[in-house]
Amino acid sequence: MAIDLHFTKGHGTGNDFVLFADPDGELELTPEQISAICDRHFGVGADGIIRAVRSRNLADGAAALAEDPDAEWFMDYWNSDGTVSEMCGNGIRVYARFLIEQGLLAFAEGDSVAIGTRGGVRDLQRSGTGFQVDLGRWKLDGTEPLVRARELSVARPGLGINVGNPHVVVALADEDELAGIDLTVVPILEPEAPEGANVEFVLPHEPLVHDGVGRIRMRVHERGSGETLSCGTGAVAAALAVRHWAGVGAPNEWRVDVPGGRVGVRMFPTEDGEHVALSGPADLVFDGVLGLG
Ligand SMILES: N[C@@H](CCC[C@H](N)C(=O)O)C(=O)O
Repeated sequence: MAIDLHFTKGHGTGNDFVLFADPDGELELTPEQISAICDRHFGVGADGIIRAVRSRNLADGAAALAEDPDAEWFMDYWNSDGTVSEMCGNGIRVYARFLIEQGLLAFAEGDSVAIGTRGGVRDLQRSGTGFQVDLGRWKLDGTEPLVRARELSVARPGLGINVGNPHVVVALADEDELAGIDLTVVPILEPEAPEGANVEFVLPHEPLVHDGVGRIRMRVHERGSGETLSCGTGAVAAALAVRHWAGVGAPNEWRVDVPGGRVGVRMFPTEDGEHVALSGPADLVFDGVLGLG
């Protein structure tokens, strides 16, 4: 049966998504439809797709509601190759903006809103013109794979970090390396990450810390999407890795510059251990209708 898919295109620092509302969970796209919609030549073009579905109407939503009964909405996130991910840091801010615009979520200044994801329930707050999301507890995943990327002279040690989804962070030596790596080709990890990984290549600003804020630049190759202009969870992993390498006295506030703009990262203590939060813009660009055969 042919259907019309009413969608909105949005982005967070250039990490772009096709979003659509399916509150009752009636429209599950196939991986083939997802990659066709995300195709930049033959489709709308996007790094991923986000379906807005009520947690109670999705199998994966049960765990979210068990964790927090207030998590009415679930972010059903798909990479552009049709694979799912547990979490998307830029996507969840754009998702909040989309729910508000659609009249599906009331979100007053000062409110905290719980959103279900496959990586757990995440709390959002408004922050300036954008949003801040608490990504919860993070962890070093215990891996330090060697990373090879095209145009990077030698393999470099990476640091595995999980912030709901898996990342490997690699430190670069200089501007030429940052500009020169070819991320049209998937970086090779040795040993391979069993679930795959998003790989961030980072370079500190000079000086690293200014006015108590750590400052880094980053490019990323995303699992399931290729090189993107930004990755929110990747920025968080990169800031955590650089703080880890910098050692005692390194700051808990970070500014991460990505090809598509700038996001903020903040680490803070809570009763259940250290949490990490991401802040940044969320923009909706246009609406459209797609005929799905
Ligand atoms: N761009 C996202 C991350 C999207 C998911 C990622 N590609 C994965 O497979 O884990 C972000 O902003 O965090």
